[in-house]
Amino acid sequence: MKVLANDGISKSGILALEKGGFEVITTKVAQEQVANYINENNVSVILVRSATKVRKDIIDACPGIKIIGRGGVGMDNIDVDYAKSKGIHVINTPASSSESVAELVFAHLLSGVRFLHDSNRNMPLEGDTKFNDLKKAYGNGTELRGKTLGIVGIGRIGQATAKMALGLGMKVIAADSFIPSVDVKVEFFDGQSVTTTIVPQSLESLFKEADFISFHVPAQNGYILTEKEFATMKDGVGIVNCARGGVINEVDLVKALDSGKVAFAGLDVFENEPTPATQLLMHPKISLTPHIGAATGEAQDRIGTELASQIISLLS
Ligand SMILES: O=C(O)[C@H](O)COP(=O)(O)O
Repeated sequence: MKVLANDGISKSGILALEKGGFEVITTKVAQEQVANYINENNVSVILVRSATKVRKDIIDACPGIKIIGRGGVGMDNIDVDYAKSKGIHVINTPASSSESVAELVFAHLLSGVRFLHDSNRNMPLEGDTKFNDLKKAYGNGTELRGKTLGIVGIGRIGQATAKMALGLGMKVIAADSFIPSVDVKVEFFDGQSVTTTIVPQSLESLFKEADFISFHVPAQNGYILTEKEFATMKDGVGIVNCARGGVINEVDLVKALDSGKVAFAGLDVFENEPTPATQLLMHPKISLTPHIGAATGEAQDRIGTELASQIISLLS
């Protein structure tokens, strides 16, 4: 049987699938050609990340598809319920990338509080002539230790983020509509561990109390963060979004950054992917990454092998 991994798959995933008797195709087929390609090549399994959309049109056009696999967490690019109604298995790998996303959150937070993103833009341009001016401009950093991190969505990725925050000596608060309480265990190399219970509170109180806010929620139908919510936050709050574009109203975010209400933002995801708004890309207070939360060798290895084992157990 043939597997089309249209947004790529790790070498370990390919090897595991081949060992299970599958042929893996890693050709990148253009979105509008996917259905034809699947039919012409008798593909049984289509694997995607966030780039390729598997909507009703492809599902209807490809009766030979047995599994749609998402290498990662968010299924917003797949018509999951419709596929299931047609008897197609829809799988993903919800646990594989939590640590990688959480680490990226801290890359943005640390960049934000010490201006790394802006310093990296300006040092190559002016670092030789204006070193001391730049030293002054970036010389009023903030420590994360002792500050309050508000985590919106305390599922797997939220918990991995909480663990790292606790390890850094931060206070962690959370808001979550579904999870009443979580025990977050921070384990150290010497075998010791500390468990902290986090009881989610209202979003409104989180916005008021947090020094930094990080989002870990699925794709939303409306914004969670607009002008109205920014107004309730502490002055100088830092915002990180490594979840989904559309969680934050980007126009309101830029206004809040320009007014100083928000000190910095770290964005991995955008309302318009793959063409984020220019005012975000050019903003000196925004640390930017191009949707790479899960893009580490370790996470992609786990994702590939997990997809392979699910496919083998479903189709063998
Ligand atoms: O939902 C996810 O798993 C992340 O957004 C990662 O997306 P990617 O696989 O396109 O990197």
